[in-house]
Amino acid sequence: MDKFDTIIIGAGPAGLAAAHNLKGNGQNVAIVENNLWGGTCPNRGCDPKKVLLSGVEARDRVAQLQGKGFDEVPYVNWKELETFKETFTDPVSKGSRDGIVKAGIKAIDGQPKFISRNEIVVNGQDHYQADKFIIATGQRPSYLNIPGKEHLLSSTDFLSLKKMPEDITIIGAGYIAFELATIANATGAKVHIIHHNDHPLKEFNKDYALELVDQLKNKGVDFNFNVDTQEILQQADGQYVIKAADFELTTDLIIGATGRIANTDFLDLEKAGVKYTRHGVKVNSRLQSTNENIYAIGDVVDTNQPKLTPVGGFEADYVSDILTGKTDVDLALPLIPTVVYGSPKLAKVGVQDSDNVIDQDVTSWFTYSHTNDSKAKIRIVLNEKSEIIGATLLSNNADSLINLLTMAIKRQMTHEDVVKEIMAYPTAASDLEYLF
Ligand SMILES: Cc1cc2nc3c(=O)[nH]c(=O)nc-3n(C[C@H](O)[C@H](O)[C@H](O)COP(=O)(O)OP(=O)(O)OC[C@H]3O[C@@H](n4cnc5c(N)ncnc54)[C@H](O)[C@@H]3O)c2cc1C
Ligand SMILES: NC(=O)c1ccc[n+]([C@@H]2O[C@H](COP(=O)([O-])OP(=O)(O)OC[C@H]3O[C@@H](n4cnc5c(N)ncnc54)[C@H](O)[C@@H]3O)[C@@H](O)[C@H]2O)c1
Repeated sequence: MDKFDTIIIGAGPAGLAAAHNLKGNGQNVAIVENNLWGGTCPNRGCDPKKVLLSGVEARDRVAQLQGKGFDEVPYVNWKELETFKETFTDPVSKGSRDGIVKAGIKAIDGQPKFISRNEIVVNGQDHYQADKFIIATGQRPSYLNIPGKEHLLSSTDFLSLKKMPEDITIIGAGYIAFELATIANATGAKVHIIHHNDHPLKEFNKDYALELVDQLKNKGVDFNFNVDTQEILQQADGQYVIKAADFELTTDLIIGATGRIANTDFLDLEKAGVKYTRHGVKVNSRLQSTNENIYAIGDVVDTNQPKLTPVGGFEADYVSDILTGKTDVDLALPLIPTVVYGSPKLAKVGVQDSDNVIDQDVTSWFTYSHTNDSKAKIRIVLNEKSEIIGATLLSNNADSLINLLTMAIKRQMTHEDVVKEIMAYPTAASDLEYLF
């Protein structure tokens, strides 16, 4: 039987980062993966979505300038865009696994199960022991438990659609719903969103979330709030009927985007003394599970932190430092900016409310008017010392500006500090000094 210092289960961004870190610090490391190496983000998450969105952004940019130098709104060729996307996704799994092998880390393919507190068996036959384990198995889509749930497709299915249907419905109104709706809408589909309450993107400022709803409505997306889906039926012609109280909708394809569930099952964690819920592995402030030799990182951890790629990477670095004796303090995550990659984009970071808030519609400012953007809004939250402590942004460049504001918050910058900086002009960053 092979024995290792550390075995990592799950080769997504979090697991791979931990494996490379630990190996780089002289450990004897193995990593087990039961599906595509590289995990959700580069295979069926952030990266393929961003490639598809690049087509949307290009199209929208031209659409905004119709009659201002451009005559026609370009048609997005879904098949070609998908093929372009595959040039990014296809090499990921082999490339990630090859990188592991090249680094001298043992790559194990298959389904691991714990058989004791320090031993796993993979595919029911190969036994491996380790002093420490790191669980990094991520999450998968969770589906509504309703009659007809077998007709629901996931974000993974959407990102690989061979053909964009004429009419598509997304159930849910979180990150995934808005991003996929933006892509489908720009590629010519009639898009419906069905949401069980009237608060989409609930972690965001409600006015800003509803402004994004209005922007998508203006582009033709149909929002149905306070509709609690009860049943899905398939008709003889192949179309689906979505049913709720006093509600019925016929559509070509349905995506379930009502959240994700942790991949804690299939591992026989009970045999290792690791407690978990449907939200993930229970951990202490050092990401240690109820078995002190087993840690958990990334999306599979049961915490309230946003489940995002850079968070998993940060946790991988932290646990690697713990396991190599470089730190023994509790995990302290820095500020975490998040972005909904819509058109426009919605971003937030830090504290969302105080007595001192600047909230401006900046659509008419040069930065946004020279590209004829449909809406741009900035909301900056300040503390009693006028230091920036949070922000919400809605604009086409919200993703870049939110990172700059994250640095400003970290440096406890005030308006006066911002004015003292020279930023490249004219940009969203150089606008900041005029905001206060
Ligand atoms: C559509 C979509 C878009 C997203 N967009 C963004 C974005 O723009 N920005 C962002 O920061 N985040 C985004 N995310 C979230 C991001 O993908 C995750 O936060 C990130 O991938 C988490 O990394 P991880 O390593 O914890 O888990 P994962 O990437 O999920 O990797 C876990 C790995 O473990 C493997 N595994 C699971 N069970 C087992 C098992 N029993 N045995 C062995 N291996 C197993 C899986 O196959 C997988 O390879 C998006 C997610 C989705 C679904
Ligand atoms: N840009 C990004 O960073 C990005 C993009 C996509 C996904 N992600 C990650 O993936 C996670 C999962 O995304 P998600 O959109 O599936 O989850 P989410 O938690 O963001 O949204 C789920 C939505 O489904 C709704 N919902 C729940 N039950 C419902 C029902 N019965 N009917 C209708 N709606 C219902 C919820 O109210 C919520 O709005 C995110 O939380 C995030 O961590 C991040």
